[in-house]
Amino acid sequence: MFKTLDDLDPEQRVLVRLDLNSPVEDGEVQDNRRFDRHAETVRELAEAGHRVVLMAHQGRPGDDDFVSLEQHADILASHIDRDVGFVPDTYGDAAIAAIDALEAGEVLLLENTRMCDEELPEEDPEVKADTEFVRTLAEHVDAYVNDAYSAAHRSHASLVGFPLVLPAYAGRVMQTEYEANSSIATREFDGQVTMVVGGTKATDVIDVMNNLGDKVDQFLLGGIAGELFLRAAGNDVGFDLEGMDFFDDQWEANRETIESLLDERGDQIKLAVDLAYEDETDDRGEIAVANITEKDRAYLDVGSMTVDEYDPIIRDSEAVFVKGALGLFEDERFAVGTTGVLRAIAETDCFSVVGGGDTSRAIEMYGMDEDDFGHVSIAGGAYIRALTGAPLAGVEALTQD
Ligand SMILES: Nc1ncnc2c1ncn2[C@@H]1O[C@H](COP(=O)(O)OP(=O)(O)O)[C@@H](O)[C@H]1O
Ligand SMILES: O=C(OP(=O)(O)O)[C@H](O)COP(=O)(O)O
Repeated sequence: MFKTLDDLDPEQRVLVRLDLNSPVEDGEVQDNRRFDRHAETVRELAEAGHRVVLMAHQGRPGDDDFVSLEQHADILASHIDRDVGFVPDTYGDAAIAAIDALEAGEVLLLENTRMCDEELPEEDPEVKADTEFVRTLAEHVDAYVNDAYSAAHRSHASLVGFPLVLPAYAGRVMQTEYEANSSIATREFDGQVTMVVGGTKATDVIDVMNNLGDKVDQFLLGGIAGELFLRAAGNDVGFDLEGMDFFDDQWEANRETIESLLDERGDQIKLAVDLAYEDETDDRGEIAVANITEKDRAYLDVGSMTVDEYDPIIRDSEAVFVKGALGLFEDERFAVGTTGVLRAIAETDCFSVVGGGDTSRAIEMYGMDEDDFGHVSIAGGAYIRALTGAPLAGVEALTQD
């Protein structure tokens, strides 16, 4: 496996890749859990007396959230209780001068890696390692640390190039995320393993079932994906109504796969028995799936009877993994399913991993304590790749000799 900070020689000049990619509202970068998590790695390195050079990206070129990292430096500083210098340059003379001037324990953040032309195109690590960006920075540091698990599915220069030319280590976030998110595939659990799957994308759910079907005892379904499974089981739900494009395209593309999964793994797959909708007075209404006879309404959550069915399954589990929300939890009326399963997990001492950029946000939004969960991932795309057995270029680059 990869080397960690425990293996790092003392007094190094360390180049560290973080993932500080954050929501930006009206030009203001929003503080979020990524800062809090990466602070642990940065603090540990600075306190150990290393010279710490940080790299990260923000947004994609052309998008509104493609902004400088200047604000990120201040937010990170507030999480580590020490200054974080910032230089508006990725690897030019100003960046090199700032790196060379660092004293032991000092922290410097370089400009958004995606402002460097060589960062972005997805290319092989060998190609990335041979860019001017990587070669130049590598000459001015002793070691490379990748802490950006949530960006590790990208084969970008700052993620896959440096491990080929510098001694490379996993930061604390990389280490924790990798271990927890891979555990469903790699660990043996004594008791029942349950996976809560929902969200908007049927292919995520299908890929997870195909990859982990032999490891998971029960899949508890909800969300848009769950409705498509209900449709495959012969119910009048999971259809696009006027102005919607959630369902029909996904249905065309995945119908056969969903039907055969229900055939082959029906015993493992639990579907909602009731669903929630917005009634005439804008309140939450619920209806049993068996009583739905018309395709006339949008369903925005699983119902309370479904939560009552899922709850004891979770409480009887040795390990529970969550991918995707069971409803439109951002609207409090339709958070019953998602918060119901999360509360059941929090109240038991099972091993648990909650992931998916959106789903894990529900924990904070509804005042639950992250410490009641085994691991709450800060990754979206990388988490689903871990669950579906897809490689992570950044992890592979870190693990090669
Ligand atoms: N029935 C539903 N109708 C509309 N949106 C839903 C429904 N169920 C779940 N969602 C939405 O799915 C989103 C999460 O989907 P997804 O991106 O697949 O998961 P994640 O972000 O957790 O990886 C949530 O923001 C939630 O609002
Ligand atoms: O936020 C990220 O991924 P996520 O949206 O899957 O959580 C990463 O920073 C990767 O960003 P990208 O999808 O622009 O490459």
